[in-house]
Amino acid sequence: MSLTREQFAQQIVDAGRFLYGRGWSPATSSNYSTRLSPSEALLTVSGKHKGQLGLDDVLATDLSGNSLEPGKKPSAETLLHTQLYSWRPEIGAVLHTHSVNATVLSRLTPEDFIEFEDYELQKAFSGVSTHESRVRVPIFDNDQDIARLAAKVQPWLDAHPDCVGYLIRGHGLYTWGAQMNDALRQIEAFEFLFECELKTRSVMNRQG
Ligand SMILES: CSCCC(=O)C(=O)COP(=O)(O)O
Ligand SMILES: [Zn+2]
Repeated sequence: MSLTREQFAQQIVDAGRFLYGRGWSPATSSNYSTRLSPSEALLTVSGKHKGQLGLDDVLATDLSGNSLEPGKKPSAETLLHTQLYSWRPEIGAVLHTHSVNATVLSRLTPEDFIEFEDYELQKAFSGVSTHESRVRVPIFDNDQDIARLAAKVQPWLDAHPDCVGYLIRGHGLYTWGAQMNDALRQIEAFEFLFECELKTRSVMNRQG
């Protein structure tokens, strides 16, 4: 049974409180969405403090990123959400966060990806059933032109149907799930793994 619009909005409000509380969505950064129907998404309004969202701080868009609610300003990154709903019909929620670790790790990595291997927590990602796997997370250079950025993300998604998330360098993380709880679980897994990677690199650098 599908949720009502108000219940979806409440999921977004609750996600904001949780992610702000963990320090992963400081100030007005980040944006969140849920799928409302096969052809519509419910997204955060642009510029809102994500720890203080109200039920009215969301708006419906079509999957081309067009607002269906004149008078409300859609997130600047709407297209990065709607492209994911268009890419995979089973995606029901998308979360974008701005944690310190995602920002630092993406800036420290000269390659255009990071890879997790041999971590038990990889199994928190949808479709991953063993630590004996490699989870590759692409890093796209930041771009204020979101349509141009989305056009760079799309070929990666098309070539990697098992992708569980991506980083934008110096900016943040995008991940998703069948439902809001799945997307939240993936955010937690990513944040754990980002911290492990940074700590490992720090120790290895000190060892020379
Ligand atoms: C202050 S963060 C800059 C914009 C951004 O990256 C973000 O995630 C929030 O943008 P929105 O338009 O969704 O508020
Ligand atoms: Zn952002």
